[in-house]
Amino acid sequence: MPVSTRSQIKTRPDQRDQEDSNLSHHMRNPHYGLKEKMKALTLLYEQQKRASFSGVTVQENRRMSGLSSKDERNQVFEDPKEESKKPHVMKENTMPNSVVTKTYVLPKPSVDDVRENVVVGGAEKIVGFSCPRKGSMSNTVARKLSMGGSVVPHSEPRGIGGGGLGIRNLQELETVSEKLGSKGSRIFVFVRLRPMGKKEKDAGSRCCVRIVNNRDIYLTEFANENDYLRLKRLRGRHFTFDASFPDTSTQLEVYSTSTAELVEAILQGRNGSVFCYGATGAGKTYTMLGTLENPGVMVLAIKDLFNKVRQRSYDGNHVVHLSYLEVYNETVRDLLSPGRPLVLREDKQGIVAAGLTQYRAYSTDEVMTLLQQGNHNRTTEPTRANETSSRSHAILQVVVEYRVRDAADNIVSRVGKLSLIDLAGSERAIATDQRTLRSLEGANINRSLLALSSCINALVEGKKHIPYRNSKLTQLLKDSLGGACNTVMIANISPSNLSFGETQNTLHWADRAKEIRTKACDANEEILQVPESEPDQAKLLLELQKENRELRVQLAKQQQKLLAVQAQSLAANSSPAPSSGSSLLTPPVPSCKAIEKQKTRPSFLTGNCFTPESKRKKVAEETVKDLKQTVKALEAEIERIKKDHALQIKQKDAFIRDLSRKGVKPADGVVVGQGAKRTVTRASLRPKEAVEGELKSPSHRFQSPAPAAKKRTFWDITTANSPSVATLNGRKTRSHVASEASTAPSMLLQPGFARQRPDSSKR
Ligand SMILES: Nc1ncnc2c1ncn2[C@@H]1O[C@H](COP(=O)(O)OP(=O)(O)OP(=O)(O)O)[C@@H](O)[C@H]1O
Repeated sequence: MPVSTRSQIKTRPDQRDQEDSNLSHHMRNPHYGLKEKMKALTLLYEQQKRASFSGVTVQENRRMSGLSSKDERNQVFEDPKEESKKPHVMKENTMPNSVVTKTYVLPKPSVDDVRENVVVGGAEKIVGFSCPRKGSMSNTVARKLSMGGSVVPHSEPRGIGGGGLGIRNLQELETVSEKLGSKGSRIFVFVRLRPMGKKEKDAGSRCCVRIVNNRDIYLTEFANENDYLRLKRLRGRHFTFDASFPDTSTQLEVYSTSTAELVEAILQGRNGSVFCYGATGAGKTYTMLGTLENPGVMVLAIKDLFNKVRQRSYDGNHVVHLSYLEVYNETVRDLLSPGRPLVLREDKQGIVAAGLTQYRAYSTDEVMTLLQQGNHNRTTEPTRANETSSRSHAILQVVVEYRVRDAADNIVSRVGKLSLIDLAGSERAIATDQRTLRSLEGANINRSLLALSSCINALVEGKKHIPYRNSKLTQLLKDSLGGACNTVMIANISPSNLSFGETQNTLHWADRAKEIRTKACDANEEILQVPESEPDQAKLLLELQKENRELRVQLAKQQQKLLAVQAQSLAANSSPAPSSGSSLLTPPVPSCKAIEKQKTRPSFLTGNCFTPESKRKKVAEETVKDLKQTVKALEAEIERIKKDHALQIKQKDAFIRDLSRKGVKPADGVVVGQGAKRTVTRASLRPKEAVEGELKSPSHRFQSPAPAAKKRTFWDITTANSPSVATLNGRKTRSHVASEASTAPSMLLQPGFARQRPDSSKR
């Protein structure tokens, strides 16, 4: 990534005059500075002595961090005892091997000076913890503190009305909240330097960052003394931000300077975002979450929010909702109820994660529990650079809704949304790990951060198309970067020269982010008018009654439909199973009567909204099973009948052959043997009704032939006046028609006679 950015700063003329006079004074008296220094040191020594007895009051500390007494009540401060234990020594960011390395002891400043957050010493202006008066830093000091790099005079801070959110004086602080969101704004950028880590110290690393005025940052590159080529190219770099926090700054100072105003704005219905950006191990998670002893911005913001809500809303008109998600390997996951990845959708409110759990929170403790639970679910892994490296971007979102009736009895609704974002660290693969999963995570982290930098570039350059869609992270940050939102970026950096590249990169992007202009952040306020006049109320009442009636009619219709469905399912369920012989011949079709009966009978399902699908399925399965059984039984019956018939035919054939051999004359109408001219088929011997009946219905078809015709005996066949023959003669059968010509009834009008086919073919 290109590295540039040296802020273009001009020295003000009045400043220049003052510096010139200082310079001339110094030139006249060479011991002037030394004497003044001695004086100041003596004074400071006494001050320190006094301070060590009395301790520094919490009030002073708070005032120094720019909080009003009103805010103090709302804030959750660290233990005052702990505060008082801290030495009243301002150690400026020490720089081994740098031109100047100093430790200043702060004199007890006058109240006015504390209010201005500037401590003015004698010859040298000794800068207190907080930001200095605008343009108060002299060039002399700047020159002395510069680290061999080019002399960069103090710059006029950019931002709303020429100032950022960095605390300069209380008056400014008071107006910041008014400024927030009034017109189009910009992203406010803060930088936090973390203390040197043990590992870094052990590795012999040197501090390459110096913070001046709590706003200017000087970055030095170190090189081997023998590396002449490199030494030539070494340059100091300078950046200016809204505020810069040295390694000694507390969590509370960071919170009150960067985020407290945003929390206030949320309660007024404005949106706000705070995100930490930086290399891996630079202190992002520490700043956002912190530890149990030193809670970070997220925790302090929630505590502060609930305190403020409690103070303002005695009637419980504030509703706080909370959600917590992470973007891990380009998937969005709910940290409060982990499950399947969430899908991002864009709607009227902006980008939302569909299905994200929104918890209604009633107290700080509850939120803390949720936050702990969420962090437990967050993906962290040890890497070479950081023992507990966050492998995902985490976003905590707090929505505060306020509803109240105003003087005119209208309902006023205000909704503010605060997003607190802990980004995963930008990293080099070698800095973390080269194992597959870690490097894949690293690649995804870098991809999303690259997408973020592309968006920053596009926004700064005022391009029409901003590539938010390049990653899930930028989609989620769309509102924060380019929407109507008060946005704060906290860039975290390491002091170690071993991380020089990462630090330079972070500062470069932080510097660029300062130039992003956000849309005007107006309060999300809605006023719902309630009709006051009586006629209006009467009209409303009538409308509601009408609507009520219509709904009742709809309900009745739905209930009727429901009853019908229930009755059908019950009828299907209770149809009898075909087990007996009679049922074998009757298919299990539910009768209409049964259905009617079911309808009138009170159903056990009444009151339920639906008949279970599984039940209907079960009934249908049972019916199919019964039918299959019926079919099987019928097939068996058919087989049996076939066998009977075949046996009878065999017997009769044998009998006829016997008779013909013995020379017995057959019955009338049928000529046996040589004289036989006509053939009568077996089918033609069946009575006509029986044949028709066979086709009438399946039940007839499968009826046993036994009851239809009495089983014939030998005598039935042989005797001409046998009842069966008579019956046959009395009817007009096909065989009968065929035998009309013959005078005598044939004995061959018997089933099975078709077997004589070979003879008949001779006709
Ligand atoms: N201001 C600070 N004061 C004291 N310790 C700090 C500070 N900032 C960071 N640390 C310590 O430095 C270590 C790394 O910090 P942290 O885990 O916050 O880094 P990170 O930027 O979140 O890294 P990653 O991106 O890998 O998650 C931690 O042990 C943390 O306690």
